[in-house]
Formats: sequence, structure tokens, C-alpha cells
Amino acid sequence: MSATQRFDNYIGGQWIAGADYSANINPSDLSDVIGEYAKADLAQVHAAIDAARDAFPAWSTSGIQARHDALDKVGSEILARRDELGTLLAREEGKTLPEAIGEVTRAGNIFKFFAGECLRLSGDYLPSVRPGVHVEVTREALGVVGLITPWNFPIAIPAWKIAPALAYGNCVVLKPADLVPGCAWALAEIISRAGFPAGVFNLVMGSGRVVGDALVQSPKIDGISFTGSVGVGRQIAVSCVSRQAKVQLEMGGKNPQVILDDADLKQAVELSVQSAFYSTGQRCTASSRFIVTAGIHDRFVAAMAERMQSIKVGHALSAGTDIGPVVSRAQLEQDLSYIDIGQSEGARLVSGGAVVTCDTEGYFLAPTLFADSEASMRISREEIFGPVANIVRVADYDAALAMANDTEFGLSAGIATTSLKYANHFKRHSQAGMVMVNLPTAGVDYHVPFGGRKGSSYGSREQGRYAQEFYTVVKTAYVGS
Ligand SMILES: NC(=O)C1=CN([C@@H]2O[C@H](COP(=O)(O)OP(=O)(O)OC[C@H]3O[C@@H](n4cnc5c(N)ncnc54)[C@H](OP(=O)(O)O)[C@@H]3O)[C@@H](O)[C@H]2O)C=CC1
Ligand SMILES: O=C(O)CCC(=O)C(=O)O
Repeated sequence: MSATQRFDNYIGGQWIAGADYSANINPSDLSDVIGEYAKADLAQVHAAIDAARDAFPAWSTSGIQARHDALDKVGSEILARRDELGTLLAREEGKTLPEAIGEVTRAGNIFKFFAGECLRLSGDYLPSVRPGVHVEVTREALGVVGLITPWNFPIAIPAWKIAPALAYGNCVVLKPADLVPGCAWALAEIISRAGFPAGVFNLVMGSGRVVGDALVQSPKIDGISFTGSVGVGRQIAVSCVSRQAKVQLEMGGKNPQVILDDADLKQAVELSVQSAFYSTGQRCTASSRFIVTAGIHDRFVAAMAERMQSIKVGHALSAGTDIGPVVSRAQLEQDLSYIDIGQSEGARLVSGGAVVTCDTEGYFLAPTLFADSEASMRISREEIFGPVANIVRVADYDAALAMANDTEFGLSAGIATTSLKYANHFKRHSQAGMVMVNLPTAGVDYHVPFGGRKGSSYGSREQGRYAQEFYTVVKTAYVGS
């Protein structure tokens, strides 16, 4: 691939040159330009929405075998090209190559799963309370959906929005994050050859303020599915609700990882390192606050400090790298500012705290851990979205549960314990959408519901068969004789 290769938008079955282009830069090596990616202008966004509207009547009533076959084909090609696509993902986002190949595999499996879902859509057939009448409850496609995706999962998040949308008969306009258009473009290119009619799937790249906002404001869009920050998500919700468009938001987290006295220390340390630092901490499911009971606290702090010495930060494509770079200069500055905040709030730096120099120029940050933190500190309450975590000491399980739930977020929550009693109590009383027992808070399956409570999510769940709640509307038909 030439460094200056240009990648266009995909609108109405055609590759359309952008109104402008921007460079996609490798955060592990700022001299590596992956390509120039199109930026759509407003006319192109509206052309994509119109193409999707025109395609909707035929696609929404198309045969389920054709939909199955096209989605299955996309899944097969993604899986067959997982090493190549994983390399592209690692290059543009900074996940390590094994993590990136894992994400690509997840995307391929998602398309395969939703290919199967085309064949499993069911409804209800019931007797009416009126004699001689019966009732049919069926699901129909929502319409044209705008999908707005973040930079931290450049292929899996587009996949888990696109695949159910198409499976249930919707037409799609995808706007990926401007920072990582490469995987979205590669996915669009695969979809363009899989047998979907023109206009069923459209890709418009560019900034959220221009392209994303045009999708959100368009009266021709029936629903928006968004993953990203709380601030942008809430603005989108207000716009969509005011014009009665459906909206689904997946946003931030401040996910607690509780470590109880009876936990297996080695296991607790491993899952905590995974939760907080893998994928450079850039997961909405990452844990950045460890809530540790008094009897294990000092041993946990010491074991974490020792374990963190062996975490290797480096180029995402280098063998042996555990943690790749932070995605961008802006995100690195945000992470560093939270490290300053933690120190000025009086937390004790146990490990990390500074940028790391590597052979290439990139945004490398040492995984950073604070101890002696208080639950009221900003580092304990605000989403950092980088490899920065802190430890708060509590007296016992009851205090740990109360602190875990004392947050405006509710995405994922973990507990490390050998006690069935506490594990069961935590599963029942955690105010998070996803609870992990003796597992990292991050790292979810593709065939079960994904989403949170409180400030983390809004609208129905993503993934698994629960995805149909967003991408379909229910019709109740009464049939007399
Ligand atoms: N929950 C999660 O999975 C994620 C959470 N975050 C959190 O958000 C913070 C900021 O990250 P960032 O990428 O800027 O998140 P944003 O919420 O800004 O971006 C997410 C997506 O929304 C788009 N967007 C931005 N503004 C608008 C708008 N006004 N209307 C419609 N779409 C819009 C973005 O476009 P573009 O970026 O191309 O301009 C991107 O495609 C992170 O530090 C982290 O805390 C970030 C990523 C994922
Ligand atoms: O932890 C995961 O597997 C998913 C995380 C995620 O969806 C996100 O960070 O946006």
C-alpha cells in the first residue's frame, strides 16, 4: 500500500471522492502515514442518506436467505484476512497485534452470528380475546439507521452495529471515528462485494461535528446507534428524542474491580492488569479503580507494583509488546493531566506516571497505578480512558459494594473472591449492566447482550439477539375470519 493512497466514501454503491482528505497516522510511529481518507461534505452525507432511503423498500422485504448469504460472506472474508486486517488495526489504533487480530476475529464472528439471526427472527401468534380473531406480533425493520462509532474498537464496534442492522432489513449510513477510518473502509470494501444491493450500506467518513451531526439532524434517519463519550452521546439523545427518532447510546464507564481478602492473589493481580492496562486502558469496560479490602490490601499493592515492572510498552506491531501506544496526542494529554490530578489530590504513585521513549516516535505512556486514593478524588470518579488506575482501601465487602456502586456510571463491574456468598451477592446487587466474577471487567462475548446502566448507556442493549430491540419495530396485526 502506498503511503499516499487515497480512500473514498462509499455512497449508493459507488466509490465517491471526498470533498477533502485527511491523513491516517500510526500512533506507534508518527512517520507512518497509513493513507489519506476522504472527508464527506454535507451534500455527500445527504446523498448517502437518500441512497439508503431509496434502497430501503426492497431491502426491508428481501428474502432472508439472500441476507444470510451476504452477511456470511462478509464474515468469512474478515476471518480469512484476520492477520492483514489485524495489522491495519494495530497500525491505525495502536492495539498490539494479538489484540488487534482478536478484535478482527470478533468482527468476523459477529457477521457470522447475525447471518444466522436472519433465519431465526420469530414472532408471536396468539388467540384474540375476541372469538374468531387471532393476533400476529411481528418485527419489521426500523428503517435507515445512522451508525456513529468511536476510535477504540475500529472494526468490532462498526461490525456489531452494521451486522444486526442489515440482518433485520435496515439500510445503513456508517460514520466511523475520524482517527481510525482504515478498518471501517476495509469493512466497507468487503461489504461492497458481498452481494448487498446499492444503497443498502453507505460509508461517509469525516468529523463528528460535520458528518455525525448531519446524520443526527436528518429527518430521513429513523435511528442513531452511537458509541463514544458521554457529552456527545447526551447531545445526540436530545436531538433524536426531539424529533422522535430511535436512539441507542453506549458511553463511558468508571468500572470498579473489587478485590476481597479471600481472593486468589495471583489471579486478582492478573485480571486487574488485564482490566486496567491491556488495550492501553482504552476500553469503556476497562477498570480504573480497584476497591480492595483491608486484609489483602498491602499484599495486592506490592504484587501489582512488582507485576507492572514486567509490562512492556512499545510499538503495536513489535513482538513482545504488552501495551501499545495511546491513540492520539489529545488522549495522551488527557491521560497525563489525570496523572497530575492524582498527584495533586494526594494519591501515592506506585508505578508508571510518565511517557516512555521507544525506537519510534509515538504516544507511549507507562501503565500508571496510584495507591492511597480516596473515593472522592477525581481519579476515582472520572473516566480517564487510558492506562491509569488507582487503589482505594475499604474495611470489608459491604463497604466495597457501596463504593463500587457509588458512581454515575454502570457499565461493567468485577469482583475477585473465592466466596460463593460474596460472588452471588455482588452479581445481584452491583448496579452495572455487566458483572464479572474472577474475570477482568473488559473483554466481552459477541453473542450476548452488551450495555450498561445509569450514565453508561441509553436505549436497548447491543449484541446477541437483544440487538433486534433497536433495529426492529413491532407490529401487532389482528386477523378476523
Ligand atoms: N464508550 C466508549 O467506548 C468510548 C468512550 N470514549 C470517551 O470519549 C472521550 C473522547 O473520545 P472521542 O473520540 O473524542 O469521543 P466522541 O464522543 O467525540 O466520538 C465518538 C464518535 O462520535 C463522533 N462525534 C463527535 N462529535 C459528534 C457530534 N457532535 N455529532 C455526532 N457525532 C459526533 C466522533 O467523530 P470524530 O471523532 O470523527 O470527530 C466519533 O465518530 C475519550 O477520552 C473517552 O473518555 C471514547 C471512545 C469510545
Ligand atoms: O471490553 C470489550 O470487549 C468491549 C469494550 C468496548 O466495547 C468499548 O470499549 O467500547
